[in-house]
Amino acid sequence: MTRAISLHDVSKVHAKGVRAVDRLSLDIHPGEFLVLLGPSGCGKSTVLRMIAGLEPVTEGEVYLDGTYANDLAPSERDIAMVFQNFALYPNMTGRDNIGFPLRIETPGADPAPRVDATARMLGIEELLDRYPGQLSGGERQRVAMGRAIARHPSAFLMDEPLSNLDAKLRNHLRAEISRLTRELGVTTVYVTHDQAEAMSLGDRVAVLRGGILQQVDSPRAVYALPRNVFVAAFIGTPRINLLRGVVRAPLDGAMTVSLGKQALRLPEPLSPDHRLLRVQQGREVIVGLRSEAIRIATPAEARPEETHITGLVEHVEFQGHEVLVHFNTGSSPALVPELEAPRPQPRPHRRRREGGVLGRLRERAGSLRAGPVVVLDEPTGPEQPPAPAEGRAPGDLVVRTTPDFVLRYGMQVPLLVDTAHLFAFDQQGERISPAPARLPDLDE
Ligand SMILES: Nc1ncnc2c1ncn2[C@@H]1O[C@H](COP(=O)(O)OP(=O)(O)OP(=O)(O)O)[C@@H](O)[C@H]1O
Repeated sequence: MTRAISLHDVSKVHAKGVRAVDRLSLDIHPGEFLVLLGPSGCGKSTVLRMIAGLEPVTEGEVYLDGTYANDLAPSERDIAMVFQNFALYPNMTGRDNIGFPLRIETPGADPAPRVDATARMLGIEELLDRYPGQLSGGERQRVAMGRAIARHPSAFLMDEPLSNLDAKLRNHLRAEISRLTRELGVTTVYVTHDQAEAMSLGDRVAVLRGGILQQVDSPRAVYALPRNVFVAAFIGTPRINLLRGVVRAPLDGAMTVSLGKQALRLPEPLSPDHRLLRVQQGREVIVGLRSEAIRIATPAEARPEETHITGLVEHVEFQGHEVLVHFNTGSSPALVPELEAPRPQPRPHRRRREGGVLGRLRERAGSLRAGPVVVLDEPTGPEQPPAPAEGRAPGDLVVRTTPDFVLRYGMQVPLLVDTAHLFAFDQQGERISPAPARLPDLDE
């Protein structure tokens, strides 16, 4: 029996008022593989531990198959947990580690048949008589998985089970976990900070930031329609390009999004999504462009939905099958505070308290755990050319291309931007365009 797990407005407040999880509501369907994704400290493990009953819920309710479960002991929940550090008993063989919970659950029953069946399923028969100290990391995690599976629980909770393994093994075990959980059809909640892992495993991905659920959706939807700039920036490699723009919508001319020294001209007739931007006339927005929305080509090669800009090559990352080119287009990047590398010290002339809305937003960004997704960096006027921050990639626009382009530092290159794949977010970081569901045609 696999189970439904529901969280209703669940919060966890630790001693000294640390709010690790804030009013989280989530319905996990029976048999679903749900991934909790977010940066370190966003409350993922706390959510898992509350579902397992290892951590009391401060506010809100947990339901298992519709039954109120806040007060159930972990052993009454019929849920198995797999931890990052494997948590095997060092003085027990693989066989005993897998069989131990079975002995506890059903004293007197012989666990051997279930242990053997599980070992066959995982292909770990030859590991059963070894102690954890005699196993590699990947083998230990397989035994730990075996221990969870052998119990035939109604749900699995996995807390970064692959993060202690090297990349190759991680990929291998990821596929194995996916196969096993699908075969068993058991509800699984899987915690990770690795977006690639989340995207490849999850039926749905729940993105957390500062204890607050940002979005829960299929991997395809969180990538294609991120609710806000945080989700857009957290999902996808290379990171989405986020640039500060200003919408210009003159009554008698083409609508553009000004990006500092250049502008993106929105093709006419305007698409329904671009029409939504008209009301932002004169306002600052955050433009999101994934690297695949930009290509190196001349204006003459532009398709109807493409618009032309140029970029100065600042850095070329050769990756074998592809090349990531970092361009300087003279625009200012917008920042997602939690996702940036450490920032450089402010330059002396910026030390004074920053005034205005921008300054206040930035200050709040530094102190807020989960307010609006504040993304604005200081404006960089012509007298302040954008300087790459320490730890951040140079340039303001990363474009993915094939290795056959030979590009060198300092080259000025024509770029075509696919405006059909342009995201726009408001100053709080909420997505404005594309609209969540297509709105009625505004001209109709
Ligand atoms: N016992 C505690 N007392 C006070 N604060 C705590 C306690 N346990 C966790 N926290 C805080 O709660 C927040 C969420 O922690 P949690 O371990 O759930 O995050 P996480 O997203 O799983 O992080 P990671 O990926 O680093 O494991 C963090 O800010 C953490 O410091």
